Amino acid sequence: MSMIAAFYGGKSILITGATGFLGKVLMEKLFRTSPDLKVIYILVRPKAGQTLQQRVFQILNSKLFEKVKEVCPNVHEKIRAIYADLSQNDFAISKEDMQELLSCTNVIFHCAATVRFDDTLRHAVQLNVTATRQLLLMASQMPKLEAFIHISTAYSNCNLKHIDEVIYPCPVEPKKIIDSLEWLDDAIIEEIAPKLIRDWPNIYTYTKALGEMVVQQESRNLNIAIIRPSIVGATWQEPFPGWVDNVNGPNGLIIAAGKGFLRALKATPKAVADLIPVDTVVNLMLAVGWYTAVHRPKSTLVYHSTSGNLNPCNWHKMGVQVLATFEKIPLERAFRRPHANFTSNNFTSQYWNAVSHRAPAIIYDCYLRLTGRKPRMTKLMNQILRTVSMFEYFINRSWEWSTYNTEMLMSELSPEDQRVFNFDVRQLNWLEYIENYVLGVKKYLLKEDMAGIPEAKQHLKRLRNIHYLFNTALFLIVWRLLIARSQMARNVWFFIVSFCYKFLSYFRASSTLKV
Ligand SMILES: CCCCCCCCCCCCCCCC(=O)SCCNC(=O)CCNC(=O)[C@H](O)C(C)(C)COP(=O)(O)OP(=O)(O)OC[C@H]1O[C@@H](n2cnc3c(N)ncnc32)[C@H](O)[C@@H]1OP(=O)(O)O
Ligand SMILES: NC(=O)C1=CN([C@@H]2O[C@H](COP(=O)(O)OP(=O)(O)OC[C@H]3O[C@@H](n4cnc5c(N)ncnc54)[C@H](OP(=O)(O)O)[C@@H]3O)[C@@H](O)[C@H]2O)C=CC1
Repeated sequence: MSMIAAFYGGKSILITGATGFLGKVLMEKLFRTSPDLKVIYILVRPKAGQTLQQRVFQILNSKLFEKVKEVCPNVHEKIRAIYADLSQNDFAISKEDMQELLSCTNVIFHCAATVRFDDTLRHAVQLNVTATRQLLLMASQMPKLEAFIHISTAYSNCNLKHIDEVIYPCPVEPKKIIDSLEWLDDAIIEEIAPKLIRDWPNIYTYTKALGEMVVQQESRNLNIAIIRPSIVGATWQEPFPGWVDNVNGPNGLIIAAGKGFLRALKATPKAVADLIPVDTVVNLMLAVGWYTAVHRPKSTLVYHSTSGNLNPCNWHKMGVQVLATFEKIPLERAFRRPHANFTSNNFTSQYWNAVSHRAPAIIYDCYLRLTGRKPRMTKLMNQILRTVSMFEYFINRSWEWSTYNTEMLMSELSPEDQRVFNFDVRQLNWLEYIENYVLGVKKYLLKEDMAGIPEAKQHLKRLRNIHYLFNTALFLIVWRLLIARSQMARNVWFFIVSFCYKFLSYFRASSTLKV
């Protein structure tokens, strides 16, 4: 019998960010392994014209939840969506809902955040710092609360090279920043933001570091733990391999590579690609929730959910496997054949951007204009290159994350729990994982039918022929221009032609002699 699964039985669990990538996988696993849990409260806001109920309905009826429905047929009754906007005071939760949350919650998983790298400082602080403080305040009024699990990121201290499982202080106190945002206007905030974030690469990682400090300062006598995942990728094993549902992190770039938009990347091939499957993170979260509630560690423990120091993979290996998978299982209607040049050199990267990205986009837009259609490729290419530039910091560096607490927890689990809540990333086979990941992007994110693979392969063949034709035509044009303008080019041309002629004559003469 799994002790962790039994622990969540009969519990009321509060999840923020349950509609996000991590939150959905967390709910799925909870319902599947502890179908006798009492209720999962989720704090949700209406979005994209959908009510809370419509959002929940959509999640529960997705492929991700197919297995849940078998083991927990009344899952609809066990999920309670509460209207909340985490950027508002008191989260805009009604009095009755708040009362219920305060009196019933046993465990909190705080996943909600803005993960945009370029969010405004005001919004990122509101969500990643102030909302965390507000939730801690709520938690302190929950008499039945047993554990509060805060999800941060392994990159919250990416200004350091070696990162331990401890909370590092930030140069400016979070409280001072929260207070000053109340009276400063937006223009001034954006002006001081670069000075505040100093050597952090973006507002996201900086505000996640502030969020951790808030957890440390406002923990009171709560049982708290912090989990720091690195780059969260598609599912490894559960509920099935390769599930993914947004374009964040590597997902968007995998699509861009598969569609042939992105053919070169400023990345250090040997730098560690610290990906961690989302189901591994979720298993660790549930194990940490159990351990924090049952063993009540004296201080707030930090757990790294990373792969680099236990089972490293680098960007070169990842890139090669992504492309190898696209050879076998291409995406439909690719713009160009998938290809990836990794370079860490600035000049080469600029060159590839001009030749391999911007030029084809401009040529294609000219073609669209000439055929009376609206040009769109340059805009899309600019968007992709902007995203890539934001990721460059992360794909050109390696970090060392210590994992003492994570390994300690692994050793505390019973063999059954180690199996059901497996977060031992040493068992991961990268080549198999990346192949399933790419397949998952095609199936679950792009919703492409596997029956379309022969046609997609045919399309790639056509693209290859167009590529050869284009290159030959370009070569001939350039050469013709050179010959017309330069004596030296003419001399080279005549030398090559006479050399070929002599070679052919010799070849013909020697074959006549043999006869
Ligand atoms: C060959 C092998 C490759 C391997 C390649 C590995 C890469 C390895 C990355 C490491 C990454 C480390 C990450 C640290 C780990 C965390 O802790 S962070 C958690 C992950 N967070 C993120 O990934 C957030 C990053 N994204 C952003 O900050 C914003 O989306 C961006 C990049 C600033 C773009 O902002 P924007 O220009 O305002 O665009 P946005 O409105 O978001 O979207 C515009 C359009 O672009 C699309 N789009 C948005 N993002 C993307 C994207 N990433 N890609 C494509 N399309 C996108 C949207 O779907 C949207 O489409 P439409 O709806 O218009 O059709
Ligand atoms: N993905 C990754 O690679 C990594 C993620 N993390 C951390 O994991 C956690 C989850 O990330 P992930 O699932 O990928 O992110 P997502 O962007 O997929 O999910 C974010 C969640 O937060 C919710 N949210 C955002 N703003 C509000 C708001 N104002 N009110 C209520 N809810 C809000 C979103 O709700 P809605 O659906 O309404 O937008 C969504 O449910 C975050 O804390 C992130 O920092 C850490 C390392 C890596």
